[in-house]
Amino acid sequence: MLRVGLGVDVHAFAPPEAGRRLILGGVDVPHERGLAGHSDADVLAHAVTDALLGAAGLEDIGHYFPDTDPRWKDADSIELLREVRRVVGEEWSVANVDAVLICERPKVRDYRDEMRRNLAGALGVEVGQVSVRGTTSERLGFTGRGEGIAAQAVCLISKV
Ligand SMILES: Nc1ccn([C@@H]2O[C@H](COP(=O)(O)O)[C@@H](O)[C@H]2O)c(=O)n1
Ligand SMILES: C[C@@]1(CO)OP(=O)(O)OP(=O)(O)OC[C@H]1O
Repeated sequence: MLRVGLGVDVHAFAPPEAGRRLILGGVDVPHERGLAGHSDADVLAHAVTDALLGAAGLEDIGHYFPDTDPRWKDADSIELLREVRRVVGEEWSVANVDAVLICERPKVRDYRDEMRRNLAGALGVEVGQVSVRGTTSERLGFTGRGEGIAAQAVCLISKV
């Protein structure tokens, strides 16, 4: 049996004085502002996590890691993805993940391969099974105005 899941996440940029780092797919991307969030605000890891949970027909990321729980304050979202992969169980294998980051800046192309490695490591799959790319929204909307970053991901799983 095959199942597909879709994950979508959005995080606003924090003001520069907040001193947040910009973490995308587990990569510390050099940028003047990081994203606001209870965790490390890794919008890409969150979208992939929800895509996997959706594919497995489980609850959403906020169910497993509530943003009211101090345990997840500044949490490493790649580790949360690793935990969700464990929850999904070995009866499912991950066929592939495809994910998109939507922002004008930073350009993510130089960091894509490291993001893919981090996501693949957490999922226990080969790097070739994970794709990541960036796109702008042609300066339209909140991403176009540089107010935040959006991410979307799909994940295909199959019953072992
Ligand atoms: N945050 C981003 C946005 C874009 N890219 C790269 O630029 C290409 C063109 O983007 P358009 O939105 O103008 O189509 C895109 O295909 C990416 O290679 C990026 O790396 N990071
Ligand atoms: C992982 C969590 C934990 O608080 O991260 P947040 O930074 O709150 O990010 P969000 O995508 O709003 O919700 C997911 C949360 O479960």
